[in-house]
Amino acid sequence: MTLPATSLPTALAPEQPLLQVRGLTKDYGAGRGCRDISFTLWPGEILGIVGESGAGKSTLLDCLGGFAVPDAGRADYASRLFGPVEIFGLSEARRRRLARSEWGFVHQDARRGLRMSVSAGGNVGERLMAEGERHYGSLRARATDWLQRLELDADRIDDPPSQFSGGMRQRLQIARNLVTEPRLLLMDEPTGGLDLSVQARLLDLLRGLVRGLDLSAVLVTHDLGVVRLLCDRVLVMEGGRIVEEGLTDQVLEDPQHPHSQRLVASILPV
Ligand SMILES: Nc1ncnc2c1ncn2[C@@H]1O[C@H](COP(=O)(O)OP(=O)(O)OP(=O)(O)O)[C@@H](O)[C@H]1O
Repeated sequence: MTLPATSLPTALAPEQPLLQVRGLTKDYGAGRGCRDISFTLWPGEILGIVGESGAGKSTLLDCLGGFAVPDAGRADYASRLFGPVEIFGLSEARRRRLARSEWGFVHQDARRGLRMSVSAGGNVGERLMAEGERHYGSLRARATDWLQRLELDADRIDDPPSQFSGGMRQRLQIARNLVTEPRLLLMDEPTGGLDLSVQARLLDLLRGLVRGLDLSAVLVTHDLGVVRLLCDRVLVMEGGRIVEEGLTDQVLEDPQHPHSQRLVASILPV
């Protein structure tokens, strides 16, 4: 049953978690996947997940995004539409509804998050249409607005993303995700594979947008520079488990676990 709009809770109190993950495990055998992951995400917070290749970062994010089914654990989410829900136990219909309205998922490879043969405007407008918007003028105006917010030329609104550069595709994927003003954004290496100058501009844009929209995000990356720029808190993973967690400055300045120390020493200049 869908709650009537008037009874929908709109904002969360800052002390009320947006997402609480407990004991999340995805076992691919031979020690691969992720194990016993627990963390809390607070409203307005950007949480970074870092670790070397194979640490289990994407597995964790894929479970939260509905791309992989966990073997154990739960994730309690404070939904705007449905109130408190446990996301792994949701019906497919409710999960889809949340995925296109309250959640966003930004893939490293923008082609996974876009429809490559549909126009840029169509890619952005699609989520609005799925939410019931039918007015062509309004769809086009909102798509134009979001293209511009992501510094994409509004004149390219009718071009398909197959004609865009990598950086433009990534910005389009972000526009598509943000147009419904989601509450929770999951991002897997959003700047991976882009030129350094393109990365820097995209990170600046992302920082402004995430803060401006007051959404919460879980961001997977192996790049501690990205974490330093964007994340309030960070979890360090090794071998599928969390080995350290703390405020970003704390973990980057004074890492406690040997794995975090190696990671920081290998990436950041002293
Ligand atoms: N679908 C799958 N089937 C089998 N094993 C998998 C699958 N997906 C991931 N794994 C394994 O689980 C482990 C964690 O992989 P995952 O992709 O989550 O790591 P990661 O930290 O995101 O690494 P990277 O930074 O390289 O993407 C790896 O050993 C990987 O080979």
